[in-house]
Amino acid sequence: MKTYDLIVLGGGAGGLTVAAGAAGLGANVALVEKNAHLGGDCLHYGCVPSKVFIASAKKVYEAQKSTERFGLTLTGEPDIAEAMDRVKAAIAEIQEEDSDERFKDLGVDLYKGKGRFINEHQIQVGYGNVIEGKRLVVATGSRPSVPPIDGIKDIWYLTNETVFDVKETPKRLVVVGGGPMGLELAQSFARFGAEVTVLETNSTIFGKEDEDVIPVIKKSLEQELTFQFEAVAKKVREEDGTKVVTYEQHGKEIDIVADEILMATGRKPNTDEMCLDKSGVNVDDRGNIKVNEYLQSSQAHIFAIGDTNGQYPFTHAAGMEGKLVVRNALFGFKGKVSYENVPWVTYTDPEVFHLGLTEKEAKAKFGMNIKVFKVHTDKVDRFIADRDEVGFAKVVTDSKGHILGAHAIGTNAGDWMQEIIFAKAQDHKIGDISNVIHPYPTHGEILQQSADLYWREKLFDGVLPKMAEKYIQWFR
Ligand SMILES: Cc1cc2nc3c(=O)[nH]c(=O)nc-3n(C[C@H](O)[C@H](O)[C@H](O)COP(=O)(O)OP(=O)(O)OC[C@H]3O[C@@H](n4cnc5c(N)ncnc54)[C@H](O)[C@@H]3O)c2cc1C
Ligand SMILES: NC(=O)c1ccc[n+]([C@@H]2O[C@H](COP(=O)([O-])OP(=O)(O)OC[C@H]3O[C@@H](n4cnc5c(N)ncnc54)[C@H](O)[C@@H]3O)[C@@H](O)[C@H]2O)c1
Repeated sequence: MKTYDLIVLGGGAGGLTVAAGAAGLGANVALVEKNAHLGGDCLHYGCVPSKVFIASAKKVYEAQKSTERFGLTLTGEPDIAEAMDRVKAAIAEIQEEDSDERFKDLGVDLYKGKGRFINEHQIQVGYGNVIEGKRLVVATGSRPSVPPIDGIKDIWYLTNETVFDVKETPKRLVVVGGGPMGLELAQSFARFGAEVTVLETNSTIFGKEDEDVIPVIKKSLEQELTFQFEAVAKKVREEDGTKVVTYEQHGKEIDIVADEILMATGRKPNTDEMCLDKSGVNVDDRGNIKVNEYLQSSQAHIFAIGDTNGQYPFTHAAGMEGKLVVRNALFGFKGKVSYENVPWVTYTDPEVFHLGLTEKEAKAKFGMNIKVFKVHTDKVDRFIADRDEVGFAKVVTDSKGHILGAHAIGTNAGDWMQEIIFAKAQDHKIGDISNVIHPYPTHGEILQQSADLYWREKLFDGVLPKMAEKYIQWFR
């Protein structure tokens, strides 16, 4: 039996980071992946395909909008099959970075097949090889969680694993679930010409966002999508070649007819098909592997990262956890995980950016002793030039200007808010951004203006202006 310093289960965002990092440091590493290709959900069924589809849909939408604006005529229908071909091409291109050869060249032993625990140190791959690891990392990701809706097993429906194979735009699409996946895809389908209804159990979308963000994004998406809030999908059936979804809303059962249904109702961790019980690793009631601050499971030599531990279900969080686990597993360091500076972006149009505490959370934690600096895009020249005047950036700080959170909505907000992530992670105060020279005119100036508000407040309130006035009088 081959033995390894480290066995990594799952070759996705988290697992690949660990395998590459550990092999690069000279460890003897095995990587077990059940799929034919490395890359995981993010590359094959998640971030990459969704962002390529979003980009195509945005081009279609902008073409339509600009013809309206400039009095031109656009003919023809957008071809969703073309967009999906582009999705496949982008996956193939990015796949090269995650190729088997690259990992073999790094010295990683690759095993293709489903990994299962035989005991706390040994893994069987498929029904073949058994390998042993001194330490192990579970990075097996998650899969769609479809609620027990009546009739769902008897009909064909889309999930993130099949949606990028559609060849025609469904005329009527029902999206069950108004989370990031549901909304990003719903808007893109609408831009390809589908009539889209989103059913959402909660009373709002973007419930985790800052309270100022929610009405703006809601209003924006309502221009392209129909929402049914406090609506729970209960039953589905096929009727005369169409699909009917019955949802319950305010005590009533309502039918909606669709040509396709997209289930976007969240995820469940891939922890139930690897005989975890034989490893002694504990999971919570949702199947997430329970980890401590060092990302160790109930078995100290078995670590869990990415979607399997249920903390922050994002590619960049899996990557961050992967880097930490390389150090903790290989060198026995006790590096603690921190999610304080993990941002996320929802790639609707406009995009929504989130970092740290919302204003409400900051008030709950620090009382009224916080400050808010908010600048709307219609006050920043580059946004005006681009006619992107719906949106804002908002920075929440403590009384001394330390950044507690930052939130934004606007076209490409995920890009023009990057500077604040750096500033917060490096413990800079908001005022420091004011001293950075931002080329004119750029979208990033919105953060400089937010920082300028901080200085304006400092200069015009408090003791500083009085001292300055005295100094100027003396200097005269
Ligand atoms: C539609 C959609 C869009 C998304 N967009 C974004 C986005 O824009 N930005 C973002 O940050 N996040 C996004 N995410 C989330 C992101 O995809 C996940 O958080 C990320 O992939 C988690 O990484 P991971 O390493 O935990 O799992 P994965 O990347 O899924 O990797 C897990 C790997 O383990 C393998 N595996 C499973 N079981 C076994 C087993 N028993 N043995 C061996 N191998 C196994 C799987 O085949 C897979 O390759 C999106 C998700 C979806 C569904
Ligand atoms: N931009 C990004 O980073 C991005 C984009 C897409 C997905 N993701 C990740 O992918 C994962 C999946 O996203 P998601 O949007 O599916 O999950 P989610 O859990 O965020 O949202 C699911 C939504 O479905 C609703 N829902 C559940 N059952 C329902 C029912 N029967 N009827 C009506 N509504 C119902 C829930 O209330 C919830 O709002 C998440 O972990 C997310 O972080 C990230």
